Amino acid sequence: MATFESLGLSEWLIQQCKQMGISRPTAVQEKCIPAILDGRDCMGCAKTGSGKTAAFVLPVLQKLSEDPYGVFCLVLTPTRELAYQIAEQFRVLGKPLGLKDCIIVGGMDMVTQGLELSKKPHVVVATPGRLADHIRSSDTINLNRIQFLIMDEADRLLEQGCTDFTKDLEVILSAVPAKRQTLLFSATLTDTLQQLQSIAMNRPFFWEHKSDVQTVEELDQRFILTPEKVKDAYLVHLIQTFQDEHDDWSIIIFTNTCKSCQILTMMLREFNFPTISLHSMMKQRQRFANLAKFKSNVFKILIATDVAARGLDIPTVQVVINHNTPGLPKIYIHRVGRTARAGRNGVSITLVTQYDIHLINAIEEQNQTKLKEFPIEEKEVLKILTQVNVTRRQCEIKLESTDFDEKKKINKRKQMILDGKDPDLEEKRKNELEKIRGKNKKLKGKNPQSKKEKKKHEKSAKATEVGS
Ligand SMILES: Nc1ncnc2c1ncn2[C@@H]1O[C@H](COP(=O)(O)OP(=O)(O)OP(=O)(O)O)[C@@H](O)[C@H]1O
Repeated sequence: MATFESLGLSEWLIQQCKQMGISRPTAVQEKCIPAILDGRDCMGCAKTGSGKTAAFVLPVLQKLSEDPYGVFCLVLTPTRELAYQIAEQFRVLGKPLGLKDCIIVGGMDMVTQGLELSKKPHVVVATPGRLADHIRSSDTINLNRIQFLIMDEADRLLEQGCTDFTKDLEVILSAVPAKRQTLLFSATLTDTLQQLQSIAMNRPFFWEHKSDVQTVEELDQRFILTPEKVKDAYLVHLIQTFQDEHDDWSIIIFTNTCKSCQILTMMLREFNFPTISLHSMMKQRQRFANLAKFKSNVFKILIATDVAARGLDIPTVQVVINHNTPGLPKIYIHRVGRTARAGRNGVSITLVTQYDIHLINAIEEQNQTKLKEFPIEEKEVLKILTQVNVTRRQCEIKLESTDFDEKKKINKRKQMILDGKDPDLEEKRKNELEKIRGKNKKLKGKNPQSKKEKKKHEKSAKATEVGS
């Protein structure tokens, strides 16, 4: 069995690890640390909670201790909370070095960040959007001597999801030197492997935890089949059950939109559950404050959008509930990976409605695991159904009376301006498109034979022709 010593790490780093309760390397650390110390680019794909962060932090700190100068390492990560978490690992493990780090994320003061950057920190941890803004707007930022470029959750950074980082990444990649070590890590790298290889061009060392199942063994994966209208009653009943039976457990509930996150938080609070939320429409300071309150167990229930799905490491989380079935197996893997970390046990429960069967099938297929049904006393759920639905409706009305939707519109307009689009023009285009769609629908109504039906008709006509 490997030790940190046998991987080539210095004694001071081994001592730092010990202080953090890390005594033996995990598999991803065992394989990737020597390659990184050897100067190679590295791509590491290992399950959630398997210690990927230390797999890059430790060798970078070792190299930094040998030759410290200027901005040495740049870490990119998709979310602001994750940036703080990674910076903290660098700070704790790098304490004997007097490590200077700097966190560059959106939602925080840009001038202060600019000042910090000009002080040449050893490590910069950033989300791509804000770092690209700094590079575009200032010529004092000098990243042209960095030794390490690290992309944590690398596949997410390259995906063109709801937040598209590709333009910002172009700006950043043109500001860093071509001669560097590039390290890419995630629990789900394989979809984006080719794109990643074009970033880590220096004969990358690739290590993947070989396993058909992408989730960890310690995770008990469950589902509850529920009609859409009864879903919230199931949720309330589930939380009540966990609170009654395990009052020290922390729970993360994932939902698909900021609005749903807000409504569920209001609703669960009406039932006196200690609930707090995390989503992208909140002010950044509030996001950090809420996460801190959840981490320190002041609040036991966190309701979040997928902004919390990746990377967050909160050991006390015993349960993950998917209030909506994730649309992609990959998102499911990251969400449920917020529990059962570093060898601990955990439970995930996905609420599956009549509309989600195909999604859950896809998750089971990709992950080569059958989810088991979570036993629940339906009678108990039906007892609270009316009360839950009325409470939810009251919360919806309350939220409608605030400026939540208005804020959403304003945020959308702001984002369009940042993307170089004219919000009024975009609105006009959208309206015109909707008009055209409406007209098409009307036409379809007049001509009931759909394209699909037409094709089917043509096919069967051909078949009769051949047969005859
Ligand atoms: N060698 C080790 N032994 C025991 N615990 C470890 C070891 N290395 C890291 N850990 C701990 O394991 C936990 C999970 O590590 P980390 O957050 O790096 O996981 P990850 O692989 O990046 O997960 P994710 O894919 O969800 O981001 C952390 O609390 C970390 O301190």
